[in-house]
Amino acid sequence: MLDIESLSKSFDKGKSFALKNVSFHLKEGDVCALVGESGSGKTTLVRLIAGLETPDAGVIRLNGEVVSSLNNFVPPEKRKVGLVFQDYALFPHMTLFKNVLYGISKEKNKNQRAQEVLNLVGLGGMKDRYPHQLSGGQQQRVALARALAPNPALLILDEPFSNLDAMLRMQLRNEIFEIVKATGVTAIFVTHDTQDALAVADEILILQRGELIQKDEAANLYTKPNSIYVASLFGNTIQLSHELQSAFKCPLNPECSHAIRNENFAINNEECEHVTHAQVIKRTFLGHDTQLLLKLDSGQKISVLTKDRNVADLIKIGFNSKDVLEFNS
Ligand SMILES: Nc1ncnc2c1ncn2[C@@H]1O[C@H](COP(=O)(O)OP(=O)(O)OP(=O)(O)O)[C@@H](O)[C@H]1O
Repeated sequence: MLDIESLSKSFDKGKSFALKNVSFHLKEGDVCALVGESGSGKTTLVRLIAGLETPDAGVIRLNGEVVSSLNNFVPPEKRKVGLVFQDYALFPHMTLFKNVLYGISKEKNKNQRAQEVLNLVGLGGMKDRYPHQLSGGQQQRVALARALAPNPALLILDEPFSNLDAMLRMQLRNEIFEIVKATGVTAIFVTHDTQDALAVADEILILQRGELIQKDEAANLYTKPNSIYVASLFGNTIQLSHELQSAFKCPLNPECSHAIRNENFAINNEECEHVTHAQVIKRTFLGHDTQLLLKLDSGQKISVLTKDRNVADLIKIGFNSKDVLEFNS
């Protein structure tokens, strides 16, 4: 459905690359999330796919047709790519109905289609309202309806939840995910929030400094991250330096680097394979968890999370070999 081949983009004539040699494939109906820290190239990649930028190298194919390459460029309005941005981008002086109608004004059944997509996002009864009469979450659903109205081949949602508070965000991401899945449209969610990514995507693509460093199913990214960077995106992770390996009497392959997830440390569990004594030097209550800053017998400090609020000052802390993550770099 979407094929990206060796795509590169520089904004400074090749001195640095916003996107470097990125290749991947999405099948019809795939819902993927594009994750990476600020400046990693997420927006550049989706703008290239939508035709809002031209690449310096590489090819983009949509349903088999080359839409961007050094020799071909299909303009954005001919690509059948629907866009939803974080700031909704609705026309303030138009009703919801007219906002949705705008992108399909040349279609035969435009009124019926506009009503249909507004119904789909649960706002059919509010079609005569203006954007300022809606909440942020409702405005984002109108933006989604408008993007879906022309039946796009690909839907791109760029940080669609970032203007919303935490409760609304969770509710809206579930609603939007269900709408996207119900329509069967192939979709890319851009987000820097890994919780959003895990909640909405079948597959997650991780960008770092313009390079695609891992593409995998959400569960695999969590259990088999290919770098410490990816591991730490999906939860608190402690790097097992050589000093920590000696503290826990757990010598590991010196050619590789290693880490362990916070939740895989166990407190006062005699059955752990690698254990050391530690002193709790600070407790931070985080609601669901308590964060403990520990000073190990060997002198190093590590911080772990526990659900137990009554941990003594002197504890044993340990982990099992099976939970150690190993990376080739
Ligand atoms: N129009 C532009 N002109 C110059 N540099 C740009 C332009 N657009 C992006 N860049 C640069 O390209 C790199 C990637 O930016 P991009 O916006 O794609 O990252 P991002 O992952 O979407 O970041 P954020 O999460 O902050 O939006 C950054 O170094 C950015 O400064």
